[in-house]
Amino acid sequence: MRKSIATVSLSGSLSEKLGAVAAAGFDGVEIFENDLLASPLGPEDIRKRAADLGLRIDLYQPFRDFEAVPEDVLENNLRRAEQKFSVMERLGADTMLVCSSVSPDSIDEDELAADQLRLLAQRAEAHGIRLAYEALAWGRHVSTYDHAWRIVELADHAALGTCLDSFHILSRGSDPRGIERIPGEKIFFLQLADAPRVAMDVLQWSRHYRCFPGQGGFDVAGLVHAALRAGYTGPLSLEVFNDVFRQADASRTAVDAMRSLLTLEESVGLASPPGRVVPSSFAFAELAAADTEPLRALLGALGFVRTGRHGGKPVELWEQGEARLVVNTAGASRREGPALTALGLETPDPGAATRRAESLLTPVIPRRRAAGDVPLEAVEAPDGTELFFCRTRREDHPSWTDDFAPVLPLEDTAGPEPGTVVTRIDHVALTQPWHRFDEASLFYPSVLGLQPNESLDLADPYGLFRSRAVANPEGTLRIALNVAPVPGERETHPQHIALATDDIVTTARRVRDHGGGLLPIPGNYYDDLRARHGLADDTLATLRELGILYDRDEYGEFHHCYTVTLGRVFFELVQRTGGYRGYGAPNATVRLAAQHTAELGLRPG
Ligand SMILES: O=C(O)c1ccc(O)c(O)c1
Ligand SMILES: [Mg+2]
Repeated sequence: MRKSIATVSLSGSLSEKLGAVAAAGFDGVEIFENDLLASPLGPEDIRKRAADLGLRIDLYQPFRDFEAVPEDVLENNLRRAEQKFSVMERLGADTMLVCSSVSPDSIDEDELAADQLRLLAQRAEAHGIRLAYEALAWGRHVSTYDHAWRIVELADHAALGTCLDSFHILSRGSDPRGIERIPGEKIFFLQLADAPRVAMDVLQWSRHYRCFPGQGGFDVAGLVHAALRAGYTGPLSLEVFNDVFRQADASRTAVDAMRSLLTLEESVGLASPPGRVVPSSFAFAELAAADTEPLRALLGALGFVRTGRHGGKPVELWEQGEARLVVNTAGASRREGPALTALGLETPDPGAATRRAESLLTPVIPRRRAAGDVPLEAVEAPDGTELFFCRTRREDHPSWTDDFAPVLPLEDTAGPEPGTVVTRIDHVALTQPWHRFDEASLFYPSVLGLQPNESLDLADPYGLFRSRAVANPEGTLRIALNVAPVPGERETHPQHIALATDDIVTTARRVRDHGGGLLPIPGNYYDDLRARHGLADDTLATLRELGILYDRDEYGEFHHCYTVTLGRVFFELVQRTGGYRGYGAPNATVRLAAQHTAELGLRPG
């Protein structure tokens, strides 16, 4: 279907918005009146710019506070409308959105609303213009789509139809199946937006927190399905009022928007991009480090053994069980210390995974590899992390590990005697730049087929941390997406790699005994834990000694502890028992505070 987006969804001038919309592949736009008013370009210039970019102006909006008013007000409202019609003729726009009145002048009388809208439709028709009447969720007398449709039906004019907006419908909890009873040709326009499920005033919710379908908690696809069943054939148009998108780069937002629509089309059976290729585990995590000594010491203490050195680059492979870490000293920042820069995702078909990512407008990373290297497919995640699609040591595919020549274990790190305690990478936590969080929470499900968890707000000593995990259905690949409280901190906020172990007490002791500092946890936490979970005294003493945190859900138990932070990364050790599904979220506040304390302790004074 045709794809459209409202200019209000993007930052910048109207001209910049049109450029971004066209570049992302949209067919049309809804021009928001404020964007036109603020533009130095006249309507004819805008019309030309849109035409040059191959964009149709699908809608002009909004016309407010028109219907169900006393005679004298009506006269003035019709005069206002005539002015809009003439602007629309100059723009070349043929559909105007009329939203339900919020004016105290309006009267709660459907007949009157229908009579006046019929009159407006007659005037519009004379200009070749159609009217799409939309119920605002906070409309004074008309606030539901079925009510707006009843009035349109009553008015019974060819130039008057309804506009459905998924936000207004789903925010009020209306049943979208009723849409199927509206004749498709009377649905003049379909606006799509998602939103996080929060309890707040609906107007504030709509004007500040809308997001693209797939980024919030609404069943937008179900609503689109109902509109299609009704016979709707117009554009799918995104209309998103969002404080973050208003500040973000318009081109980037437009691509995010297009990814949302492409995914939505797929989910309602309107398009079939290359199928999802869901990763099964982490092949590796890559750390960039200029000064490798502290990192090597920590990896040694964690039980990792250096097993390989890259043939052509200053890159080492460290392994333990199925956990693999790649340490890259090329181009790393000495000032910031080690950082997590790439993830290898074990995937059944790397080529197919790349094709899907590309079809959903994900940047594919050009191969910067030497001639003899094993080919590797990689794409860029919203936060800039490189994602490599891998087949590790399988018969059917070259393995990235073949680029590494075996080496003797380092003699200069006092690592523990070999013996696996870490079995695999349990999850990776990626701190997202604040303006990429929504994009990321759509990217991982739509491109990689990972399932999103609920979004959580966690208290940090200096703000709130938003966190949302995505995982494959088996729970063998998990990524926690966090957004740091302070925007400026995004460059420095640490990421972390969580390592799974079957015996966290032995592992933590070994780390500590080999000098790989563990994060100290305050005694108050353990006093509270005793009361909350009724753990035995000796168990509690062990947890306290090693700084191990504890959580429990309906499926099982979770023990976890943290290393100190090196540069921009730290490690977590986790032990899941009995199918525990979470990430220890109730402990996040204590962990974040402990990290702040540890950081202060390092500062002089
Ligand atoms: O917030 C508003 O006023 C507003 C205006 C036009 C729309 O289409 C809409 O959904 C909301
Ligand atoms: Mg709307």
